[in-house]
Amino acid sequence: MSYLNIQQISHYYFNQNNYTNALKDVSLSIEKGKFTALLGPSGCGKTTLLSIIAGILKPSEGTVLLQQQEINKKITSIGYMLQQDYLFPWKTILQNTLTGPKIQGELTDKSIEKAKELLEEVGLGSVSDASPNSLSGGMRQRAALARTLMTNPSLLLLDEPFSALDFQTKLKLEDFVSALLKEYNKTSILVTHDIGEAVAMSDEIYVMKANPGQIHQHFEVPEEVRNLSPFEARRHEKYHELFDRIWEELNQLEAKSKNR
Ligand SMILES: Nc1ncnc2c1ncn2[C@@H]1O[C@H](COP(=O)(O)OP(=O)(O)OP(=O)(O)O)[C@@H](O)[C@H]1O
Repeated sequence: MSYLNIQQISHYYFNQNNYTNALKDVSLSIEKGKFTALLGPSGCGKTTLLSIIAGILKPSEGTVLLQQQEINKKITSIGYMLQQDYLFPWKTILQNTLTGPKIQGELTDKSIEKAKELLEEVGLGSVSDASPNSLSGGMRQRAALARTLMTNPSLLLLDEPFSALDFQTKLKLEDFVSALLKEYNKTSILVTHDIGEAVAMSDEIYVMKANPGQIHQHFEVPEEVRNLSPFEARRHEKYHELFDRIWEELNQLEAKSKNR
């Protein structure tokens, strides 16, 4: 059995007399330490699937097993990195990083030491007493990552964490996050619309299609690309080959949905 098993997930939203089949028979397995991207057009159910994996939303059908245990709201070993950093503006960067231990009543000298170490690691050691409002978007996202890693999550869910950043900051942060998650051997799922980001950062990619949301295709990223940093990967010939194949798939999906 894999580290994360998503088994036959279907989900329906009911609104008054309407219903939407947001996901239909979605099954996939993810191995420990892998970086997996979910890529697809708007409305294909990426966020719904991520919410189900997080245990925030109960699926209409199917199960999600993390380390062979069914996911539920009480599982605290899932970390998030979102488009918005949700840092508390009235707290310092160090205090923000300590949010998890504080909520869990575990604010000790040891946890403070660990938070300081993590802030050093994400390059924010010198601004640990600063307010989030005085930092750039990229720095704020690094602080959000330190806060997430502080809880030592078994699984990291990344919901378009780079999409609000300017292009240069986004490329730098992709490299940074990728190296850090490899170092910590984290299992991560990235939701994105960006083919380049998915190919450059991931070990494998699931392309989804909409109406209803389903897994359309699975791609393994070639080893030559996986062994490079995301920035370097973008220069590799095999990166461009895979980018073009996925681009074609998404265009065909779009054409089919328009002809319906
Ligand atoms: N709370 C809700 N109530 C009713 N329908 C919903 C709800 N949330 C999502 N949907 C519908 O379910 C489908 C999947 O939505 P979802 O947000 O999961 O897709 P997505 O791939 O994440 O889209 P995007 O890339 O635009 O964020 C869409 O048709 C959407 O309109």
